[in-house]
Amino acid sequence: MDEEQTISEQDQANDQSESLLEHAGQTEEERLAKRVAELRHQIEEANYQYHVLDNPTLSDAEYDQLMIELQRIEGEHPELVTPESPTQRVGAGPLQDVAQYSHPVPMLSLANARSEKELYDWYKRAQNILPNATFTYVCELKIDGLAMALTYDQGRLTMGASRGNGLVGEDWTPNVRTIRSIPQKLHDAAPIPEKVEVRGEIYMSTQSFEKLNEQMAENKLFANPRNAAAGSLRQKDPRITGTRNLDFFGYQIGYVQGMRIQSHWETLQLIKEWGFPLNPHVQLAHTLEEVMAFCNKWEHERFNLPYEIDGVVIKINDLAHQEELGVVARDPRWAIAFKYPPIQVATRLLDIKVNIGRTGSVNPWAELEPINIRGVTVSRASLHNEEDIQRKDLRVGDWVLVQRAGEVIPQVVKPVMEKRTGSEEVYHLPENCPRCGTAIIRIPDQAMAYCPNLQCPARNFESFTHFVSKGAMDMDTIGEKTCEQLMEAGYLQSVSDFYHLTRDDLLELEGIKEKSANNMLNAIEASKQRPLSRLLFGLNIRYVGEKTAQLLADAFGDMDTLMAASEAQINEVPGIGPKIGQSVAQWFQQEENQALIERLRAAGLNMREERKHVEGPLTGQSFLLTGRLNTMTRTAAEEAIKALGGTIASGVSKSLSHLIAGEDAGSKLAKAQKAKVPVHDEQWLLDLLQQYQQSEQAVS
Ligand SMILES: NC(=O)c1ccc[n+]([C@@H]2O[C@H](COP(=O)([O-])OP(=O)(O)OC[C@H]3O[C@@H](n4cnc5c(N)ncnc54)[C@H](O)[C@@H]3O)[C@@H](O)[C@H]2O)c1
Ligand SMILES: [Zn+2]
Repeated sequence: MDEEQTISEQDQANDQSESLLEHAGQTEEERLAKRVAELRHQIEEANYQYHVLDNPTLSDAEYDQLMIELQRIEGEHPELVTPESPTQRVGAGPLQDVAQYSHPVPMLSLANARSEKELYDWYKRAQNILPNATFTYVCELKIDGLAMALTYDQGRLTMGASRGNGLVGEDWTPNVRTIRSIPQKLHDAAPIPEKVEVRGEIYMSTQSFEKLNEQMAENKLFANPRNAAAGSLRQKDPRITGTRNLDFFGYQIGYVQGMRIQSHWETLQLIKEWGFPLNPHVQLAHTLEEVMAFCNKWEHERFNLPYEIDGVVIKINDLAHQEELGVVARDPRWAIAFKYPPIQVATRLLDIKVNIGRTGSVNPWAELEPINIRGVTVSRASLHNEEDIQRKDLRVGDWVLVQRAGEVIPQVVKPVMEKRTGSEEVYHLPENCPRCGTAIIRIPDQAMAYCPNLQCPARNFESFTHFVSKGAMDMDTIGEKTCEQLMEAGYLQSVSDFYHLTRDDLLELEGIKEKSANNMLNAIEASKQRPLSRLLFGLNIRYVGEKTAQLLADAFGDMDTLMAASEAQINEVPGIGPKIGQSVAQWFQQEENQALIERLRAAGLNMREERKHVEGPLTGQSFLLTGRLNTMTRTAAEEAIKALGGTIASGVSKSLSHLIAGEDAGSKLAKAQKAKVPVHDEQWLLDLLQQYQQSEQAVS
């Protein structure tokens, strides 16, 4: 893996997760509301990276910690819960460009238990709701892959959809058809229903995962088999999916027409008889002790499995019980995931080194005595920043505990104090950039250190490869090697230099022929059309990840408006915290950066964002405002409607959903009355907006 890049990204994400809230003068409520907003932003960004881009920037343990904190605060302050909170929703929305599929029955997530006590608490809650019920349980391995809903009409596969945000997923039918263990036609060992949706997990075996990573480019490695499975399924070209050795286990029926099923156990037998692979290690349990024994057994035996599991799923067997227990937020009450702790192994911390990230961040990493953790040899680990090293009291020469929580990038947890001899050395970050020699700077209140030299070769290399990467300007034919060659040849000092490269410049580079030179020039040309959000993401502005770039582009619409915005205006954008706002405003204040934008503009780059349609409670409804409003401007009213998913019509037509008539409304009102369009007054609109905005206001 391109560890340098991944580590620097991880640091950024981590850096964002620091509490920004130690401002004096805030009330406790303000502080909490702010923290909640911040946690949601971080979790959503992580969800997007993980579920949409298949490229996690946090470790699962870090992610889970953010989620647990948010759940805890919301649990203690139910008034802060909103329907949009990630605690109420599954995963992330669907990938753009891919057909969406609305799930007839939502695809839920699972609540977690991390100890015997939490498992018992889950049982207690269910028993309290159904005091007279005697439960039996089905125990299943929790395969680490991605959930799929497969629809069969008259026994034939007609739809394969991913979970997405639980309500809307992505239609991957052609790709799903390439997976050999998924039947195109149901076997008739059991009666074939008119229509049925079978759910299960698409996964990649550990062996296929390792083979795949051997073939992948250094910077395109998959973090774990789950990401590899998701990334392999979600390919534009289904033939690529077909080469990836994906596999499937069925474990649920979403819905079925014309058939009665009594228990989950019966479901599993049906799934098997219809020809789906059923995981052989399912077990029926009659007591919680039996459930616990199953969990304990697999905590150790899981390493002998040919695929990765991250826990056990326990489901209450009787479907009538399931129905009565129902769903809370995004989790069914009748099921729970018992999650295993990450695996920790001790090894020696040989040295601490640093690399320079794309925004100049100085990222320390641990050089470890190579050790095998679950079949993967580990010799490096991320260390985030100097403060983190000191807080954990890690010293060079220490024995340390290293953990892999499903990711390839391991973490150093803590030193093994009992093994300390006294010869270990306390670590300090170097005073100067190891690559360009510039004095490293620290920004007060920030844990991170930076090489401030905008010409630092290490920093430049990272920033160039980032600029051309898929999520940014997407010049897919220009890779790391070409960036390196271009830098060496002196052609690349700034990202704007990409736009002045000529065919002759490229042909000078070793190994580049006419055809690849043309491909590169085409990719550079095509990149000029990318929307503002991608350009902002590509510019290497500290703390501006993909999601933040999107928020900025959506809020300001074009580069000039963003550049003219004050720090306070940037801070007002929902989802953007003060630290990000400050970083963005400062970036645009720097003359070098203003000059860069002008060079990019002169090269013909697009600097606008087409406003995308927002999904919300008013989606599908069109509004037209006429006359004078008393409590707000028309623009503000229109923005509020759009923010809730509604659209603003340009004139009266039969398809208009609502006309809002203010004072002295004229011809439009008459026209609307004639076309029998519903007409409302300002108060009606205010009530409507207020009804949907209330939950938002609780946090802002
Ligand atoms: N590292 C990150 O940045 C990041 C971001 C988002 C999520 N995550 C990880 O993902 C987890 C949350 O993801 P989630 O919402 O998919 O929940 P989950 O993965 O904990 O549980 C739900 C999923 O389990 C799967 N599953 C496997 N076997 C199953 C079985 N037998 N029966 C039913 N379901 C089965 C299904 O795909 C289902 O959707 C977090 O705990 C975190 O570890 C990490
Ligand atoms: Zn430097």
